[in-house]
Amino acid sequence: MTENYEITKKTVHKLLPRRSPYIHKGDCGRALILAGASGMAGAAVLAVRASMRSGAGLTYICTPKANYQVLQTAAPEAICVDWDRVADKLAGRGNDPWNYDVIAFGPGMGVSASARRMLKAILLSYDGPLVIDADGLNLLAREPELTGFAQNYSGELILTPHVGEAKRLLEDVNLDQTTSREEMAEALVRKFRGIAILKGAGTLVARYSSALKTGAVTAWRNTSGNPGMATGGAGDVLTGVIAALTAQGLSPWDAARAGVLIHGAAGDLAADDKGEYGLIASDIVEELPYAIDEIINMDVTGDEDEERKS
Ligand SMILES: NC(=O)C1=CN([C@@H]2O[C@H](COP(=O)(O)OP(=O)(O)OC[C@H]3O[C@@H](n4cnc5c(N)ncnc54)[C@H](OP(=O)(O)O)[C@@H]3O)[C@@H](O)[C@H]2O)[C@@H](O)CC1
Ligand SMILES: Nc1ncnc2c1ncn2[C@@H]1O[C@H](COP(=O)(O)OP(=O)(O)O)[C@@H](O)[C@H]1O
Repeated sequence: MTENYEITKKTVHKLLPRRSPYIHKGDCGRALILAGASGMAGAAVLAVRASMRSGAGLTYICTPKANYQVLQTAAPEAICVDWDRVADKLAGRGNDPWNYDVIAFGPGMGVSASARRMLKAILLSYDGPLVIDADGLNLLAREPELTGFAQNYSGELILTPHVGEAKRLLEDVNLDQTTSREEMAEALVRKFRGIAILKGAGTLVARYSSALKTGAVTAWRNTSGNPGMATGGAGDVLTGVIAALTAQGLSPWDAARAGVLIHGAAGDLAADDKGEYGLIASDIVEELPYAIDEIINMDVTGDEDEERKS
């Protein structure tokens, strides 16, 4: 049975940490994003810029060398790392001094043999919070071996499918036209045993209610966002937001709920400015700082606690 709650700005106001005056970039976390196969450098740019605009202290991007020039022009604050270095780090070799607080895999990665090898190495060797989006989800859907590794992942898994990706991930589960989004989110949690973010209008964030990962599933419905966000790359932005919040010390569950609300709130600010037709994913990135600022500084004195929906 699924319990339902709503994610509001007030929920997120309570979750976001306030910064100490003495904080430094190392305290704000290191997010590693793997994104952007050939022709998809844009997906990497969007995820990386979203991570930086959501407060990650350092954002690293692992992407083909052919993308470096684009990345270092569009996101000069990000650090490009090559896969060999990351692989050595995961294997406990090499001289990479950075400890990544979170890894996000997938935007524009493609489903090539090398993308598959990378995801396999991460699932088998990393044990921190792992966000899997886009082509990472497509790889899980088409490779039973990777699904098995994901089901047994030793860290916390955050999957971020839209309905199309969710259907691919749940091909072995009986879905039909009457299957609700709640049922789909619940099926994802039961299959992968992690956090499932089922995107779309009223994004659902779901996980098992108890740490034992049995019994009831809890689902929280996002209250922000608008149809203007139905535009290519908007999901890549969400991946960067969630990675940044996790890197900054929110638990994956809190980062998932806060991330979808902030992402939608930034989309709402972008729609206020540009309308829903001409809104593009980069506009959402640009509004992230304002959305976060508004939520941190909102006045919640005297508000009733209205999170529980049913
Ligand atoms: N600038 C860049 O580099 C960008 C790179 N990007 C990257 O490209 C990669 C592949 O992205 P993609 O859009 O080709 O694949 P995907 O989203 O699976 O759609 C395929 C089919 O799935 C369906 N479908 C989609 N959404 C659905 C929904 N909500 N609900 C239900 N069904 C839905 C729909 O099928 P239809 O309904 O049309 O039959 C659609 O035709 C990915 O890695 C991404 O990160 C993009 O982010 C753009 C910017
Ligand atoms: N009608 C809508 N209302 C609210 N949010 C939406 C709507 N359509 C799309 N979104 C949001 O925009 C994002 C789209 O992500 P996704 O489908 O993965 O796009 P892409 O793969 O192009 O990056 C998701 O976060 C989704 O929740």
